Amino acid sequence: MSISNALLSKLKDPSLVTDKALIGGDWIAAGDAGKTFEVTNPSTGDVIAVLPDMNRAEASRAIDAAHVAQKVWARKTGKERAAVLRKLYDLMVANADDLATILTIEMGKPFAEAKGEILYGASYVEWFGEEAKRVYGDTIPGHQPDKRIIVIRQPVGVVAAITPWNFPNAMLARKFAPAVAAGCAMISKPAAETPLSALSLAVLAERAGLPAGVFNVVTSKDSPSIGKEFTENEKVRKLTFTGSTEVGRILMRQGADQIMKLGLELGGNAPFIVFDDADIDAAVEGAMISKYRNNGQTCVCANRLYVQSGVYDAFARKLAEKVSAMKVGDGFEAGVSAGPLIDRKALAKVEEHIADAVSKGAAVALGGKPDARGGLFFEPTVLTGVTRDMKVAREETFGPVAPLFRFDTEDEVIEMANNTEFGLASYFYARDVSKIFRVAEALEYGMVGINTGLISTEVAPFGGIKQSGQGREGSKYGIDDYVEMKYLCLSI
Ligand SMILES: NC(=O)C1=CN([C@@H]2O[C@H](COP(=O)(O)OP(=O)(O)OC[C@H]3O[C@@H](n4cnc5c(N)ncnc54)[C@H](OP(=O)(O)O)[C@@H]3O)[C@@H](O)[C@H]2O)C=CC1
Ligand SMILES: O=C(O)CCCC(=O)O
Repeated sequence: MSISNALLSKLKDPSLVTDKALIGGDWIAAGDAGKTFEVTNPSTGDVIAVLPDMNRAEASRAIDAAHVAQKVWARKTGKERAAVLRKLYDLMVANADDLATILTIEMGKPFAEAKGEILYGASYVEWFGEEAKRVYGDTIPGHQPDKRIIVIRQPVGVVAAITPWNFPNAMLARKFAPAVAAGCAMISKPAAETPLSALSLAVLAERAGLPAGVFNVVTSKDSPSIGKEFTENEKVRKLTFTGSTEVGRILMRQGADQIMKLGLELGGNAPFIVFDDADIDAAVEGAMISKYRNNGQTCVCANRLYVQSGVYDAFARKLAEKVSAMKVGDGFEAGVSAGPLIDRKALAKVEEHIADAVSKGAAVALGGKPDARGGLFFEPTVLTGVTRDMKVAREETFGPVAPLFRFDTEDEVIEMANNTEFGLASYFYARDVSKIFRVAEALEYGMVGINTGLISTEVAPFGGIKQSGQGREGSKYGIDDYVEMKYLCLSI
């Protein structure tokens, strides 16, 4: 068994799931050393697949394949590249149920949410397919009478991608799509917890007509070795990574010797602020989405909820009421809104943050402990009376815990919200227009949701400042990360 029947039997098209890695158009069943690793369903602990555990030499071969393929791919017109991406988009939409099934079984999120992720990932493929035709240059008036200056934008070349387990389709799709649209080739290493979604994307890309070697997927449990090859191999011109700030820092150091171009989407510690003049019901709705999406395991999830004194008690009561209606369970069960956490370490971190807050005076308004069904399930939690000396104020919990801080003034809450090394997403609810502009401009974050808890879309630039990373994904700016600017100075 290398793909379980439990998974195969759920798929309309079982050939979408594979236990082979992809290098240079070859589907590879076994790594050089013959080593393998298991992928498990976090809801049940059952093994769902066994995959080749590849090493550094295999990553190097994938880079060689991408290097050869990229030269040819870059010579295609934007329109030709766009056609392949459009086909892939159509295939992703047509197979969304199967892709979502694969995602739910390896990652745990509820099926409806997984399907939302597939369509979200597909939207980047559609968007950047369209952008492939618009990688415009520029002309600049010459600085001397005989000079003509032209700016062209060319693909950076071979791009390496390392992606996390929390959005195993969308995080890869939004790196793959702009890279391929720009004329780059990609080698990717998905998280060992969730490699099947990446491989399914590769299956569909092949069906869409993407030439061999333009997209390669290396499966491995030894991410440090693969990361070293990705950052030290001189054929790799850019590394794009989504994951923790800690690993982002390691990759940045490793890439320093060859001045590697880096796209980094790292950790967040998102503040979610509710002012006295906010529409409280709307703020509760926004908090539900922002906090409990993907069971709190999203880098843009609200991590600290600041509520002004005048509405604190009402907000806490209404939020706890809504949260108490959430259904925890296996992502395939009807009506489930929170799946399991990804692993024991994640569950331990959630428990640690709650214990720390309670030991320093916070109260558990709801939840606060592992769910009765056991395993990796945890009760959606609301904490009140949270203060800045608690771990939840500084560290990303990455779990279903809403810690409610009380504040009195605008200046005070801005200071608390910005008092972190992170700067990815932030949210606030208010009605006063002047305050809306003041607060939006004062928040030191790459993204600000105003009277909304959901900011993610392919049409907007996703990314952070400070130690939350660099570069932007999505939007008209997203392609910039995958092209180099070259200026031609012509004497006539
Ligand atoms: N910004 C975001 O979207 C995410 C943030 N996080 C944050 O990070 C915390 C830890 O989660 P975790 O999954 O461990 O995140 P990591 O940063 O460890 O993992 C993200 C990706 O990096 C890979 N990786 C890990 N170590 C290295 C390395 N030395 N060199 C190259 N690649 C590496 C992982 O592979 P493998 O898993 O195979 O080791 C995975 O593909 C979370 O609790 C959360 O706070 C986590 C995930 C996403
Ligand atoms: O990096 C993450 O945690 C995923 C972000 C999902 C999104 O685009 O909203």
